[in-house]
Amino acid sequence: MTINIIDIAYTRLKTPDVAAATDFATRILGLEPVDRAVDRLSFRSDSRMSTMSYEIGDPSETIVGFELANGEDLLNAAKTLEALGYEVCYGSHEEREQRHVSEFIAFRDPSGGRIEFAVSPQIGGNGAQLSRDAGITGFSHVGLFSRDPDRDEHFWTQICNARVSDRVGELPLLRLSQIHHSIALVPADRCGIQHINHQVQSIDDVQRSYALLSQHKVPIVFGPGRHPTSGARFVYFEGPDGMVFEYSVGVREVDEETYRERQFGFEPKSFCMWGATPKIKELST
Ligand SMILES: O=C(O)c1cccc(O)c1O
Ligand SMILES: [Fe+2]
Repeated sequence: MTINIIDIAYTRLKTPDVAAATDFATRILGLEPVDRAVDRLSFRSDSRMSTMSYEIGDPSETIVGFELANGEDLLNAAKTLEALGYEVCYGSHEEREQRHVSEFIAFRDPSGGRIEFAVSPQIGGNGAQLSRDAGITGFSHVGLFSRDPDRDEHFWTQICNARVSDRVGELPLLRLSQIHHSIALVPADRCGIQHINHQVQSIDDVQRSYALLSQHKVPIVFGPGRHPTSGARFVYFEGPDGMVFEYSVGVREVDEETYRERQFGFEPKSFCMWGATPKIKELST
């Protein structure tokens, strides 16, 4: 039975320096801190109570959480994964509280990255109270490192319900809804999160953040530019422990009935139609 993912829900990051990462997530990225603790902190970027978090640990151990519709779908997902030989564990009470979800299961994707499927991410009555005027409207997609994009694409599109929107060389952009993509599979010799995308309200927010990031000497690793694939205008920058963050605006929505996947060449103009060149190893051609 196909695993029906509704949406991407959260990322959980680890860092040796929670204080520095918190400073970045609030003063630079602009997220709202929630559940402040000494060695652990959650953040929100939209109506959901936790869309990102930092805790003390090894930065290579990232987690991406996806939302499933209900407990029955979660149980079926666990059965499907176990039948395929995946090791599945259920989240404890404490872990569920940290994520603000009612239930979740955890397993490793075929490349070895930790993935969670969760039910009922809690919604806060008000939207996120951003820590600065970043214009963020919400957490939107991740890039996942993939040791074998063909194999991993099979997992996300055949075992789960993702659909290919576009491919840049061997890099597929996968959608879970009408939004052009929620997952990008980035060929690399490792696993886990390659980048975290937040949508912003307008191109002014992208430019304003570009200026602020430059003033704070945050490394800009791509852009400002425009993706021909999703149509989004973007800027990418580097956060703590080398994690890449992206702000973008204007990601296209696709019509499920009529949309056909497209193949782009693996070259700079497939990543940016304005002529910017990525300073990101895995996107360099
Ligand atoms: O938005 C996109 O199309 C896109 C393409 C390549 C890589 C990305 O991170 C993207 O967000
Ligand atoms: Fe992206």
